[in-house]
Amino acid sequence: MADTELAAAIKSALAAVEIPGGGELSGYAGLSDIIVTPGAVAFAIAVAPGMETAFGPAREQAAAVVQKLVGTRKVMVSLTGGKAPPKSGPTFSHGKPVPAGKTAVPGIKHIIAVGSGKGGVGKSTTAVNIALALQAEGLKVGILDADLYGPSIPKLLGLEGQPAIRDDGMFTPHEAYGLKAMSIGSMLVKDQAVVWRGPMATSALRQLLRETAWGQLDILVIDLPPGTGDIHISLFQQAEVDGVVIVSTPQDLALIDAKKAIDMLPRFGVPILGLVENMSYFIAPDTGARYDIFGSGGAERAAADLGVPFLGAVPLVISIREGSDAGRPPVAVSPNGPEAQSFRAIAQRILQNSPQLSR
Ligand SMILES: Nc1ncnc2c1ncn2[C@@H]1O[C@H](COP(=O)(O)OP(=O)(O)OP(=O)(O)O)[C@@H](O)[C@H]1O
Repeated sequence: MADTELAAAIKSALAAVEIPGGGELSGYAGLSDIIVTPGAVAFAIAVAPGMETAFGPAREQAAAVVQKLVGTRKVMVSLTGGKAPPKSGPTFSHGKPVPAGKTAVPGIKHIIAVGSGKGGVGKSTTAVNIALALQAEGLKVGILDADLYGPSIPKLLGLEGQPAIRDDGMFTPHEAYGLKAMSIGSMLVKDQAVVWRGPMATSALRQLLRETAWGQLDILVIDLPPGTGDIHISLFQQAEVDGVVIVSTPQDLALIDAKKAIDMLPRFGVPILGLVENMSYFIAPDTGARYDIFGSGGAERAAADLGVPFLGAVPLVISIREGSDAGRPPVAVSPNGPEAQSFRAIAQRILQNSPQLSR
């Protein structure tokens, strides 16, 4: 079933869920869009302040009804309660409440997460090069690959082998181009990602974050999986994330997905640092001429519409793909080259907009 058909089927099924005060959920004005990703289905129910407890049973019933329709996809139903603090927090797809309370990760001053609405938009490439560009600004930086379903940081940084484990049980992170790096890929046996759902995924994230000897870092960049899922909820609930960078390609569809990824952040009190448009335009390798192959300015307009900062555009250049595939990211191997410049400008804009990240 196509995602749009599935979303429509879910909406119809929600007609069976009664809500407090009479009526049913599918016709309720506070029901958000239904977000369908390859691995998850998420929606929110906005309720008047103080009504969260009354809506609890409706939320549970909605989650159960939807779970029957969507098989193994994770179902996330959130109640958003106006300005009053929600009394019942988000739950993981397996139904357990997310433990409350964010705690600092020892040695790490700031965390920036990099996400995207959908896969394949260049999120990991952007995360690695932004991390290197932040380092070029004089900061101590690490990178954590939390993209369970497509861990690509090892390839992008040319990492080999498993991280060492110290006597006290802490991982010793890899080091590449001055970055401390850990990847959830190191903890997966090939093709095993599919069984790493729900609690296993979130406990792997917790371990990688808190049981790695990062040393002293100014900024840890976390490469999130595409879309929205348990890893996102787990991270946003357990750690103080300074902000999220969303990567999108200029095509409308990717931007719609990016908007959905952005929409989830306020629910977790996580700020959005801004939008990056990747594969924005094509630079011909022979003439250097620029072609706006998807039309130009889509992400910048989307950022303006959403009221979030536009952080910059990265061209579609063969050398970015070749360098990335060979474990030679442009910002590390030719920091003054034209490919690196776009990532460095983005990092500089992030620091200008959020000067606390440099402290
Ligand atoms: N600006 C660019 N120019 C050329 N190729 C690019 C660019 N950005 C990314 N790529 C290439 O596109 C492919 C996907 O990039 P990447 O793995 O970073 O995407 P992703 O969004 O993290 O994907 P996934 O969802 O699979 O993790 C890679 O082969 C990468 O080298």
